[in-house]
Amino acid sequence: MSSSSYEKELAAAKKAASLAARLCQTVQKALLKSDIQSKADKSPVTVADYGSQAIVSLVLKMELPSEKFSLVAEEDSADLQKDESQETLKRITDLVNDTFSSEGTYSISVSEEDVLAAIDSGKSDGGPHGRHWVLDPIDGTKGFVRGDQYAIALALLDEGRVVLGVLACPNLPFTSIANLDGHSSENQIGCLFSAQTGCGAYMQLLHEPSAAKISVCTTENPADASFFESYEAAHSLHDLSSAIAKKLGVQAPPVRIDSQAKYGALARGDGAIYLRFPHKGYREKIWDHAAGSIVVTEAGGIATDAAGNNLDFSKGRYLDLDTGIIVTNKKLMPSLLSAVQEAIREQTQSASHM
Ligand SMILES: Nc1ncnc2c1ncn2[C@@H]1O[C@H](COP(=O)(O)O)[C@@H](O)[C@H]1OP(=O)(O)O
Ligand SMILES: [Mg+2]
Ligand SMILES: [Mg+2]
Ligand SMILES: [Mg+2]
Repeated sequence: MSSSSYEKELAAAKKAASLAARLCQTVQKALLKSDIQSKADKSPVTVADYGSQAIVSLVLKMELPSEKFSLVAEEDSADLQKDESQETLKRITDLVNDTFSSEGTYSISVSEEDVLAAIDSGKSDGGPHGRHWVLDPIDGTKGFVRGDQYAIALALLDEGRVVLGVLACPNLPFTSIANLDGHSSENQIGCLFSAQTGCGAYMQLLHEPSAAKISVCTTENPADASFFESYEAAHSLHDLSSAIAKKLGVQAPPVRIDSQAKYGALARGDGAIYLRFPHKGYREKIWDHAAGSIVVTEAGGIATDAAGNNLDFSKGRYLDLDTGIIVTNKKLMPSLLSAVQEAIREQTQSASHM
């Protein structure tokens, strides 16, 4: 395996995610109720989701002009094309231009049409062949709106495998959040995680150049382990996680934070386990796990579904998986997997006896 083959792409991804993070930080600071639109699925979509997606798409194209560009991204411009969205589109375009000019690397000015086109270049279906960028422009929208954790998550698939990933987490403290529920009095806030296949995982302060290698917590003893889960109970079954933690012998209460910041925090050892069990019928999307999973695996961890299968990013926009996603270090995985399967069996049995 050539370890330097994605160097250029990784550098471009870090630039793109950092610049998108600037835009998101600007918006989160100024967040007003009127920034939230309702999408068909009722999830709040802000000007920042669109702005972030446009910036990442524009930066990747400028940085890698000779590469064929395919992007699988969460948002599309359908709602923005509507008459009532004129004002929103203008605000997004201004935000994108203000972000470019305040950062200073690119002296460009984009039009509303450029913004729509940049957003809609994210309509690729991905799949097992060729290279595809995978983007969640704001992961953890609920956290973003609340003023809590969120991430800009960008990864590259090559022949169906994740080969690099970047997670910008603008509100994540630079030092451990173990036992802090995502908050801290620390004044250094904002992390950029990055990983390239075969080369390890790194973290740096967002907007600062020097990166340090990170690794997962290697405890084998569940009593010393703490676990992450969604802040939102609607996103993951908290009861099931607590049953699993109890079976394993985990003592600490769950650390609940939004977004793929959980993968970043786990990759640097703030906690040892991440449990995610969406409600029945929810289908996981590749942009919600691609970047996070390579950051964790390059830091020495593993991410699988509840049956122990590796996550397969080659099937298109969705992940096709059994029941849930579990992430931990290699030593804890076997006992975690048994606890997960036992807890799921018991839950199914008790449901069938009701
Ligand atoms: N009902 C749901 N169940 C599970 N995940 C969801 C649900 N609705 C949205 N999500 C997505 O889950 C991810 C965040 O979950 P969490 O913060 O709990 O880890 C986000 O990608 C969010 O989308 P989005 O990117 O639009 O925020
Ligand atoms: Mg969303
Ligand atoms: Mg998401
Ligand atoms: Mg999102």
